Amino acid sequence: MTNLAIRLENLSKRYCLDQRNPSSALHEFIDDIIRSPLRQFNPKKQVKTQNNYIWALKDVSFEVNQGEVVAIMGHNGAGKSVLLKILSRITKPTEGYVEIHGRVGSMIEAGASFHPELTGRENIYLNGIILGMKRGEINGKFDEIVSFAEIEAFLDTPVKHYSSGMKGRLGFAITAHLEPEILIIDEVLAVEDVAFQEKSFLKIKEIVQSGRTVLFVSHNMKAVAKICDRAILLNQGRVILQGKTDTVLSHYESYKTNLKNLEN
Ligand SMILES: Nc1ncnc2c1ncn2[C@@H]1O[C@H](COP(=O)(O)OP(=O)(O)OP(=O)(O)O)[C@@H](O)[C@H]1O
Repeated sequence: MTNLAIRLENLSKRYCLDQRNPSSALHEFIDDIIRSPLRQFNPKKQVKTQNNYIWALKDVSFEVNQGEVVAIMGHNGAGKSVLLKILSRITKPTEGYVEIHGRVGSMIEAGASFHPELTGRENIYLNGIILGMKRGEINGKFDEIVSFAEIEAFLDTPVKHYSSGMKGRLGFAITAHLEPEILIIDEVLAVEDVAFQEKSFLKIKEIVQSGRTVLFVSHNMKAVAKICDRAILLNQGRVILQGKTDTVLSHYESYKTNLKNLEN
């Protein structure tokens, strides 16, 4: 019996940048605006273009076993967020194969999975149901979610009136407590509030210790070293190294120094 959680084979994602081809540029734009309301497109991040296309990911292949905690690393624009979005089914790959065994919960875009007209309470149930949970299971976690998110007073207010911090806290609390089998975390989008960050990190550690599969994107090398068994390093959309966290981290440090030297 396999204990595979995720398998990617030659996964590629191409974005069209051609201003003279408004229909496909518009399609990508609408895709990102509707599905990823908080993403800000930064043209400076374009790393490799060919005929006005950019391959945000190119031929990415790797496997993650159940219970593994894997860091996805790489410089700005390496393709980390695009990879997490494909695994979270927010965007589709252009080419390649994705196999996922288990319910995926994503902490990649605060509030992306909320319905803005529904209240905090209703969104907790909505997200639980999307994750395949029964009402009774959600009831059992409900109070913990609300108190972790610190939104007691706003529980019956539509989420469209929440601040981005409140949405971030509630999104984290829901995904962390509703126990998806595979957890996808992009720490960059974590809530700015320092006290909440510390609380979230402790929760992430607890989740990791519970034996669930975690994909973790972070620029915080100490956090990566502390919680990840393995790391995958991306550069310009390609996997350039994968292996034990220590090995990849030391390679990444020297790679960053070389890059800085080139820039100076
Ligand atoms: N909707 C889009 N249209 C065009 N290009 C895009 C789009 N989304 C991402 N890209 C490009 O894909 C590449 C990978 O972007 P991605 O956001 O995955 O990088 P990242 O590794 O997460 O970077 P960071 O650490 O800065 O968040 C970048 O060059 C980016 O400009």
